[in-house]
Amino acid sequence: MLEKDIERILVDQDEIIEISKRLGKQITEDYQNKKPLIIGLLNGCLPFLAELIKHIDLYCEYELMSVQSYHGGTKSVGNVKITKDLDISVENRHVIIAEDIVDTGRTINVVKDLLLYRGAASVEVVTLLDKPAGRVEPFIPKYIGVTIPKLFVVGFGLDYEGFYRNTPYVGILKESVYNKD
Ligand SMILES: O=P(O)(O)OC[C@H]1O[C@H](OP(=O)(O)OP(=O)(O)O)[C@H](O)[C@@H]1O
Ligand SMILES: Nc1nc2[nH]cnc2c(=O)[nH]1
Repeated sequence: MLEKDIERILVDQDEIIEISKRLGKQITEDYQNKKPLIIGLLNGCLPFLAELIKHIDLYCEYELMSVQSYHGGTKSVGNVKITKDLDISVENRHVIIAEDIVDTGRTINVVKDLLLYRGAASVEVVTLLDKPAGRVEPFIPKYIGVTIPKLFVVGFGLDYEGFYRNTPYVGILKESVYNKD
């Protein structure tokens, strides 16, 4: 049903699983003898976080934070607000922030700075999608699933007006979807 609104699939379900395996293996190797704390940024991170952690073979924990950037429809336009904070301390923890997408870089910069300020021993970022052409602030995630062009994408956690987060792939919407009331 939802697929009728999709113009093109950019990353399909099998690719997402392969990406998650690769990133999970890399994280497992890089964090040997550490017990990283993975922090997922709601709401978009959930499908990716759920897939990724299956492939991390370490004593690790995960926690969730909710961060909202203000959007003008399909554009990220500004401020970042923490709408659900962590319940635990990050002091001396090796933190990995899990994101569905890094676009302007605003969200990730705010969260990374906050966690370092709170005393995290290290903070790295794993993102399913990286959109470097969207940056308004410099940021290079350590673990990147796929680099995508400057397009508004939906699916696998990413929404348009709250919908499409539940598709098992990442795609681009048909123009007609934006023209609906
Ligand atoms: O690099 P940026 O331009 O800051 O954009 C990236 C952020 O935008 C989206 O979150 P959003 O604020 O839309 O919240 P959501 O996860 O609930 O969809 C996405 O999940 C990232 O967290
Ligand atoms: N759904 C969605 N949210 C975003 N937030 C920042 N970039 C994007 C994007 O391309 N799609």
